[in-house]
Amino acid sequence: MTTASLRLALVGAPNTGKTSLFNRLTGSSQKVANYPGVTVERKSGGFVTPQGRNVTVLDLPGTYSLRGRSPDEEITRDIVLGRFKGEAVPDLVFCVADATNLRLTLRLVLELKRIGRPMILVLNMIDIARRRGVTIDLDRLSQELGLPIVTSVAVRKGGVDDLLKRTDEFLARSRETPATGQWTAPTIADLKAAQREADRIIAASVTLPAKPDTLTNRIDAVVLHPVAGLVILALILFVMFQAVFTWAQPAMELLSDGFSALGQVVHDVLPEGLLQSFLQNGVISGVGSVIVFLPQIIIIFLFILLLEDFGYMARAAFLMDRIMGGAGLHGRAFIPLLSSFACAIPGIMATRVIDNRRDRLTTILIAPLMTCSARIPVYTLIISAFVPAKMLWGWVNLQGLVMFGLYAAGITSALTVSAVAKFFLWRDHAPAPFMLELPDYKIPRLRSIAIGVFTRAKMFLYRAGTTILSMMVLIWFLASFPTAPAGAEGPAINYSFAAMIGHALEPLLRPIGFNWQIAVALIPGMAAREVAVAALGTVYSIEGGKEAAEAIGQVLAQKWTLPTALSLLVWYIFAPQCASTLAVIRRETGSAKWMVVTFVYMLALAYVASFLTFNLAQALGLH
Ligand SMILES: Nc1nc2c(ncn2[C@@H]2O[C@H](COP(=O)(O)OP(=O)(O)OP(=O)(O)O)[C@@H](O)[C@H]2O)c(=O)[nH]1
Ligand SMILES: [Mg+2]
Repeated sequence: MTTASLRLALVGAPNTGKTSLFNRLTGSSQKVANYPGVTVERKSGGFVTPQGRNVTVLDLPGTYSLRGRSPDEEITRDIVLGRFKGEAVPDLVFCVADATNLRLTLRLVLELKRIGRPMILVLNMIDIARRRGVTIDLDRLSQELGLPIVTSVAVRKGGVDDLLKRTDEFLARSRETPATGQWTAPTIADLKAAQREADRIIAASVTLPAKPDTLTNRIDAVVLHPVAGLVILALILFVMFQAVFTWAQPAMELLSDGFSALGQVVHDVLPEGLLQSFLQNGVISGVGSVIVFLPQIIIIFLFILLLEDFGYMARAAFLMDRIMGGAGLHGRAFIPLLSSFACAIPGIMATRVIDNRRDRLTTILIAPLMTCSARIPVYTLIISAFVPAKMLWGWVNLQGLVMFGLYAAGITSALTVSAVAKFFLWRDHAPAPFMLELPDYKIPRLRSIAIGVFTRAKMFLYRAGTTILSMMVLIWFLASFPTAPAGAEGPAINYSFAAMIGHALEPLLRPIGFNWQIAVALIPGMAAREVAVAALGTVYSIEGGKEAAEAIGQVLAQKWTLPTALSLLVWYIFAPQCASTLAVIRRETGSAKWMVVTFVYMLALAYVASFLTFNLAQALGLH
């Protein structure tokens, strides 16, 4: 047994199960989904083999070749070649292949062999291959390639035991570390030759079933239909937002009542004073007002994760390609934009799969316009306060419909901005043709969905407990000090720092219908959008004094006019209210310029759109 950790790299074509294998080996829960291009950065973890060897394992972005066409593929190439800064060349490579689709991986195997690192070919998803009746002559394949081969089922408990055993045997046998061969980027002719060789090897060692599996084709005939397909996509999204409102309601009410009760207990138990106000108005009402949205977050992610694991998302990308192409977007922009529904940060990172820099930049610029989950609390709060919970035609939840509209507005404006950017910045540039492998449909795995939902819920609660809590402490402080002078009239908050800041900003925001309380909520809202909800909760509950035990929604319904509420909704579609997103844009584009461009254009859009909304609503006599 050696003490130095063995360095193992997981390499393979996209969507072959590398991350599933990584999670199985190390017990991590990195994101897994049934479409190519999920992993876009290097992740490391560790495990110990049955014989007690320490292994450091790297999960890498999938790639079809070592040419390194896009930023994610470059990472994989550099790690394998030992060129990645601060990362030693791997001692062992697991080349992970999808056993039902060996063609593309075998070509990569041939490329990898030229580098000369010790390598094991892992035939993953052997469960599906067996079920379909694909037979692989492992001895023959191993002989042809000159490599040890092990089968695995990365998503099943015990599915990698054999792999672990064989790894130990392999390591016991191979002592010397072979020198890394010289590597030159393969030409197209090299790749073609490698593909011919791969096809020859497959013909010699793989037997396909007499009756191929046609389920995927049968579903695709409907789902990819140019008209029916789009209708189905719209329907899925529509049902999702209906569910967000109708299913989440009971759980949200329960949570909301729970936090009110808790606040009341604190109020009754503690003597009146600073501590009581801090706990009740700062901590419980602030953080509680955000946590209430947990059920909605869970439902949205449940839908997204189910669709991802089923294999539908790549189809949605395919369907949207025409529409996106019209707006000057590359087809590969779809998945990054879709990830931005969760949060723009992973979305912007996922643009690494786009090889052309201009296409990638356009996608990064518009990703923050997609409705991220941090907007859900803000939208829901305002919708619940101002849109009646009515059913239209007996079956459409009006609040869900408005939410759907807000998402649609985000998407439409993203497409418009992209079209405008293309027109002004790079008119001469046509996006490259879009190629995306459509994965076979898979029954979603309950375990991985559960882990996915749990991870998201944990992240949401973690944010509530850290960023949001600390912002709430700050806001409570600003709203409570300085205290009102003796004999002062009106609520004490009017004399606080918060009121001073709010009043200073008010003239700027009055034209778009915002009062000083909203101004106070917007600035800390830069730390995380949900903070705005919590901040409004705290500001109004401090202002309201003892009797402000009412839910924040009811308070808003009394204090704001409808034009103000609409204007704030519109503001949140566009405003660059997230400092972390701006930081990631800077990191991924490598310059502050694009960060500033994003901030300025979003702010301008937000202001103009809110101004128009507010004034139009007033002109229409809404109140
Ligand atoms: N049935 C079955 N499904 C698997 C197996 N391994 C992975 N999957 C599924 O295959 C899909 C892709 O898995 P990932 O682990 O995300 O693949 P990846 O190679 O990391 O993909 P990229 O990061 O995009 O390159 C997921 O839906 C997994 O649940 C397996 O052995 N059997
Ligand atoms: Mg992966």
